[in-house]
Amino acid sequence: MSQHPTDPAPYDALLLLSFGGPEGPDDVVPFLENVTRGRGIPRERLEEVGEHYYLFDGVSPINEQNRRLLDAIRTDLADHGVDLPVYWGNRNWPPYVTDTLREMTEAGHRRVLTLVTSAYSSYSGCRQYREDLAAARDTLLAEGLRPPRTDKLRVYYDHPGFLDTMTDGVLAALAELPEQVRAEAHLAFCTHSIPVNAADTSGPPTGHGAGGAYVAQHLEAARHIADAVAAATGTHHPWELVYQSRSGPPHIPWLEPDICDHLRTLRDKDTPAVVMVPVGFVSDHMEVRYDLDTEATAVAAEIGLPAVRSATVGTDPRFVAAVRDLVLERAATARDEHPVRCALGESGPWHDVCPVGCCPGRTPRPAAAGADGP
Ligand SMILES: CC1=C(CCC(=O)O)c2cc3nc(cc4[nH]c(cc5[nH]c(cc1n2)c(C)c5CCC(=O)O)c(CCC(=O)O)c4C)C(CCC(=O)O)=C3C
Ligand SMILES: [Fe+2]
Repeated sequence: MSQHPTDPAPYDALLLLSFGGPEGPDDVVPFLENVTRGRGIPRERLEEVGEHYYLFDGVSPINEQNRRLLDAIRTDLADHGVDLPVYWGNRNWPPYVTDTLREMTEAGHRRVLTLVTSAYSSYSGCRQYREDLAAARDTLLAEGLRPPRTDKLRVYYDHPGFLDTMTDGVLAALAELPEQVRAEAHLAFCTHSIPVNAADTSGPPTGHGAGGAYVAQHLEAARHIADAVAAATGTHHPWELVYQSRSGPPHIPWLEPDICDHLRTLRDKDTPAVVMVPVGFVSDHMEVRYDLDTEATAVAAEIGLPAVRSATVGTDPRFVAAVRDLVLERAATARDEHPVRCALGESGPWHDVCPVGCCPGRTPRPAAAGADGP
């Protein structure tokens, strides 16, 4: 897919930066404490989420997914003659990003490109990772080390390697539905709910407004996939963007409708079947395996609505090739070469460097890889 030269310079390493998850029952409480420190999550919500993890013996699927992605990216880069070591670090569980960045510093890396496991603009999916990078750099500086510069790849929800892979997943899911309900099946595009205020301020300050970049990007991805499905099947399936995994205190509004309420609404409208499309996520981690495959699937069964869940991109070779394309594109841009920047949908490729005020958090904190940070 990549038209770019295979030279990753000026970058000398790639960092896969993710959320992290527990590896066993004893890890669950400390993991949840890491995630929610200072974030005002009610105790009942934490106990409930803990139970989701215990259903899976305390093991989140996310770390294994990231190990596989790491392997797949390494193999793909090597197979295409791209000489770039790949590292992995997390926000909330080992390998912690600070330890990984220390290892990268000690290995002599000076300019690192970062791939985060979120495809969209939001505080949780973009700026918070940039804050993690800044905090890691500050820790290393305080240790007397000289950490590398850390840049971040642009949000990639509109890259063809992401959207085409999602589209094929929806086509495969539709094929799993009984033939008599397939043509009228509804597509429920699912993503993580976030506070309405965080959505409204997501993306660059100039684009803030109802739903912000977060909702706009998801709608664009969903519309593109729905259109591509229609082009492939000749059937225009009705669709909607819905939300899941709501957290936080009940008096603070979060994006709605929730997928479980949405399923009931579909049932009331005599919709014959639904495909849940996890467009907001890049792998089958807990929000997909529990919130969709367990909870929402149980609701669908209870109300007698045939439901299937389509695939996430995971380690699909087209997604892994998209990562290579994004890396080589960004390297070429850093060399002032004006490369082709692949993007489907209406907004075109997003910024490489987050502008000042992009996806603000509740408390201002230093963030790397933006116009306002190292
Ligand atoms: C936008 C978004 C993504 C998608 C982008 C991305 O992928 O980064 C995401 C991903 C994830 N969220 C995850 C887990 C959790 N998220 C929580 C809490 C929260 N998420 C939020 C947002 C997001 N979260 C928000 C606004 C909160 C409220 C607290 C706060 O403002 O920070 C909590 C606390 C308990 C709860 O309240 O649910 C947990 C345990 C896991 C790991 C899954 C696994 O273990 O496999 C993953 C990939
Ligand atoms: Fe989350």
